[in-house]
Amino acid sequence: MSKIPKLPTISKENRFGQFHNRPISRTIANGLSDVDKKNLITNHTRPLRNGPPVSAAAPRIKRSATAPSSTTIPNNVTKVEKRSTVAPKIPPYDFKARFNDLLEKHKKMKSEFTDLKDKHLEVSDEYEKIKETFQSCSNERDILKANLSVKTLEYDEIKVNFDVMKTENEDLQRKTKLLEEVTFSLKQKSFELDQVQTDLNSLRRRHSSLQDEAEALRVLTDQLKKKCIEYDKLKLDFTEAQENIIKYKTDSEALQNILASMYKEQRDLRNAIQDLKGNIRVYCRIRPPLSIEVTKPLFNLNVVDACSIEVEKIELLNSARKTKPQLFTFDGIFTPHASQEDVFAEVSSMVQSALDGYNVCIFAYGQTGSGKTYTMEGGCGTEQYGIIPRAFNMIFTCMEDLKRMGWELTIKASFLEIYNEVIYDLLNPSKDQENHEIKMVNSKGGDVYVSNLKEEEVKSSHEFIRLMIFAQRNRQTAATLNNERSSRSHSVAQIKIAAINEKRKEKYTSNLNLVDLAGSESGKTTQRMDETKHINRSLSELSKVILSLQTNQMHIPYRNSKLTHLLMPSLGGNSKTLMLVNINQFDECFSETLNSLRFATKVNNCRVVKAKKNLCMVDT
Ligand SMILES: Nc1ncnc2c1ncn2[C@@H]1O[C@H](COP(=O)(O)OP(=O)(O)OP(=O)(O)O)[C@@H](O)[C@H]1O
Repeated sequence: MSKIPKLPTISKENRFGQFHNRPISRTIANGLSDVDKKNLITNHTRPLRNGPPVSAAAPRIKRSATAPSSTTIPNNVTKVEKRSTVAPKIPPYDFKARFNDLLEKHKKMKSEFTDLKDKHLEVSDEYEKIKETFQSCSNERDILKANLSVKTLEYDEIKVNFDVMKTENEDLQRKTKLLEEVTFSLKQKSFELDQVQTDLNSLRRRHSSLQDEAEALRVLTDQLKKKCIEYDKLKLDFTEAQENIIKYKTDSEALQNILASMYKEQRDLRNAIQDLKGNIRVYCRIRPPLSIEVTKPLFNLNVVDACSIEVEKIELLNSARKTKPQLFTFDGIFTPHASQEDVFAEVSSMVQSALDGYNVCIFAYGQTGSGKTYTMEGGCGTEQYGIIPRAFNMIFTCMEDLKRMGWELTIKASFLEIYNEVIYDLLNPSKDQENHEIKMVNSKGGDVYVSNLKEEEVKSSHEFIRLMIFAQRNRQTAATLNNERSSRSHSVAQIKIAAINEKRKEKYTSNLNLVDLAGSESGKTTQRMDETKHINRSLSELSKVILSLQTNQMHIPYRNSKLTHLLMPSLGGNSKTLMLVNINQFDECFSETLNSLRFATKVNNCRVVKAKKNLCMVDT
């Protein structure tokens, strides 16, 4: 759009004033008209009558000067007017002066007119210019007008468009609002959907776990159904079994009575056989040479039969071979090949006697290293178990059978050692032991006990083995402190059996003494005289007791040694004794072997009176 030049602001009156001024200027330029001249004269003459002419002339000039305020009047005109106001007063009669003055004024007015004419020209030029400008402005205005109409049209179009767009915008705004509402509601729905999805997932999981549970329940139900069928079957069986049990119970009671009487008969028969065999029985066990002893020379040992051996040492006398075989007969011979089981098979009847209520003593006799400890305690492993652990196993096995027949058994065990006629408790590991004395259980005599001796109740063979190992260790510790003590002491394992049958109102007690005697070497062959003296004394006292029993002496010297005193209840009338004489076959041991065999023969020849069972009635 072309810029319209700013026109000078000319008021209407001014412009018209200028146009009106023009004829005045021309009049002035052409000199004063007659009328003017007349007016001028009139005016100048009037003050002559009514007042000074100056004051009359002045307002006229002033009137022309006080034309409309917006009319542009040249400055010099005002100056002239000012000067005229201060002009000296001319007397009315001085026409010449007045004429001159008028001339002067005319001159001035003429020059003013000329100025005004110039000004008019200037203004005319300016007017022309303005006119031109006006024209160009008009043109421009026309163009602008045309543009304006175009723009107006455009504007109208735009306005229409704007209205359309406004409507559209409003529509859009409405739609946007609607859309926002929809979006918000969609977001809410989406959130709800997420929640629903989460719920659905958890429900799915729950559903699958429920399905699993249902499956498991189904399986369980199937199983339950099967079990119900089985249960019904079992119930029938149970009723049948209950009826059978009642029947069997009656039968069992009858059978138990038969069994008890049979057991009694069997026991009596067993004891009758034992009585026939003798209440003191002697067996001989020949120890096999160990792998390190195979080169050692052996004397002749001939096993004649199951109960007899012949021993002979070949001696060369004056280059002549002199032999003197000696025969020994016992209740049985265990050759070097006999196992621990073979030995116990013979010994077990004695253990059975202890279970039947008899006092029993089993002891191993023989020189050092002949196999006494091996026979009584045994080696490692169940196969190597000796008489003591096997006896205990048997007791616990039989306990079950006895239980079935109404017998309740209490088993107590103690382990002791007699060294140099002093008793040591092998279940007490302390070195400073209390004094142990052998005392009578009651005034009636018969049974004895050792004071301050630890006695453990044993409930299983396993417990007994643990105790036995503990005792063995204590014996070994003592042996380490006192060189070879174990060989020079008697070791006794005491088992006390107390049985009660509440039903039959019967009870009994019995002692089973299992003794590993000290080595029986004679004084000639040992350096340790003190020990040997004690051993030999106790062994000879044992021999004396057995001989006294053999000859039915009134007085049996039990109290002469700790060993015989301790074994008193197990040696003699009311008891059964089994002796195992252990021998070596080595040439160097021949004389000691002969001694052992002779002692064993002495014992074997001893036949004591019939043993008596410790049975009595329970006090009601
Ligand atoms: N029947 C046997 N079979 C195999 N080895 C045996 C037999 N008897 C004994 N022995 C072994 O011979 C050795 C000596 O036996 P053991 O210690 O039992 O003799 P002991 O008479 O008890 O001696 P001590 O009087 O010194 O105690 C041991 O090593 C033992 O294992």
